[in-house]
Amino acid sequence: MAWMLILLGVLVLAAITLLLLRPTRYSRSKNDAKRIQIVVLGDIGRSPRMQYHAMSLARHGYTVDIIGYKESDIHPALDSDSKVHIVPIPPWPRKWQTDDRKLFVLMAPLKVIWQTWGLFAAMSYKTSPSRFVLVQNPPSIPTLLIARVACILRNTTFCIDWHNFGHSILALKLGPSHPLVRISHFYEYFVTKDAPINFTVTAAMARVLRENHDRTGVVPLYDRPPAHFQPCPSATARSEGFLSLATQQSWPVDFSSSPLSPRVIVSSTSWTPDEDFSLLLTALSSYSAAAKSNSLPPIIAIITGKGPQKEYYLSKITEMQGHGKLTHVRILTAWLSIEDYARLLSYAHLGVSLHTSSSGVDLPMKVVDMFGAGLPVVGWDRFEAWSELVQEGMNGRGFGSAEALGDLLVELMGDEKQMQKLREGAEKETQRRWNDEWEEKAGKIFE
Ligand SMILES: Nc1nc2c(ncn2[C@@H]2O[C@H](COP(=O)(O)OP(=O)(O)O[C@H]3O[C@H](CO)[C@@H](O)[C@H](O)[C@@H]3O)[C@@H](O)[C@H]2O)c(=O)[nH]1
Repeated sequence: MAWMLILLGVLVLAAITLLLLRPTRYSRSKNDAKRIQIVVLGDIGRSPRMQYHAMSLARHGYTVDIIGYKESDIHPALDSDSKVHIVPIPPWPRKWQTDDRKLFVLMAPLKVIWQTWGLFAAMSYKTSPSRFVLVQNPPSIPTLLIARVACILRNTTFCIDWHNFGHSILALKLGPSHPLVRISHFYEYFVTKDAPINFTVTAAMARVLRENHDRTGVVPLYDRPPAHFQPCPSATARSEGFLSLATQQSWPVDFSSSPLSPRVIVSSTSWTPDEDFSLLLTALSSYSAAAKSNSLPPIIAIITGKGPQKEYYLSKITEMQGHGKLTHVRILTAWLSIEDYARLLSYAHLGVSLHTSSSGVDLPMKVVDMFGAGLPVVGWDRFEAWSELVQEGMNGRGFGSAEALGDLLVELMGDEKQMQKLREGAEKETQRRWNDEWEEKAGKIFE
């Protein structure tokens, strides 16, 4: 009898706690009507597409809460917009990060609990109720589940911005038939199955969701460059602009070994394992050898971005330099402000994309940035969606190996006419901007 009373007491206490902790709910009252949460379980400053969504939604009259990690600088237009609020998730404390495998096993579940609570608290308690939540996927775990639960509790419409598939990224690490990949595949589609609004970055991705997963409410919303990416009007302005940026950044850009003026190539990356930079390094080393004997211009290759594999590739570059493999090439790395990143793309001669696409149906956003700046590209083209972005020989060229990339560099750096044609093609891409695409595809949904 006594134990039944205790159990009843515990249940009543739990019910009261849950009731008291229940987050406020959205109702279509005047005040709640035009509010949205944008959620990314990553660095907001390095999530350009989610920032562009926020800008467009604010312009559309929404009050926007952006929930994510605040590590890099946010786009200045968002920082100064009173309708946009950054709601930071507390990062996993640096002092608890460890390389020790045993400690890691112990800390990993704690980290998931930390992340889960941080995200849930931001979505459910630190923000006012909103009509919509727009969640970036991937990362899928635990983001999608937490967002789904928060949406149920707060009466919010669950919308997903599909950049890629989380399970396909996991498969790169573990292999496609690994049980965890299968679980993640099931989880990703199960948790999102009722989402009434799904944006995708390609038509091919939309087709996968519709045909393989019976989704309705799927809208391909292409990445398009926002207005701060602009082409530079002339070759002289490009070369002067680059020299001034190089001076500002203290980049060593003089080449005493060659009488020809260098060509600038740019690649941007998050330094993740799906981009194999050894392809570019091998290609640059064969270019260096070819440039010596064929009097081709030297190359300054600037790789921008932050991410986990940067140190690994930096040591590879130093090693190659030590072996004299890069005499006609200089490789520099940088993390630039948003304005300087856009400037660099507008001054360069050629952009390089090494994005391999884990799902085959996502696209490299860096190519969109490059086109916004009127910069032609060469890119890894062995995946289905590539042709949704780049027209072969019109605004870019594709390759499928380090040798092919090396040959392409030799061909293009020695062919002004072809480079001019590709630049004209890339400049055409500057005409349709993010806001045009967003207004047409998303504007009517977020009325
Ligand atoms: N400010 C600044 N931003 C930089 C810099 N370097 C790179 N970036 C940012 O980092 C991005 C490149 O990062 P990636 O992670 O390599 O992106 P991605 O492969 O081009 O595309 C991602 O987004 C797509 C959809 O939007 C996805 O489809 C794709 O899978 C991937 O997640 C650039 O587009 C740019 O916004 C820099 O120096 N400064």
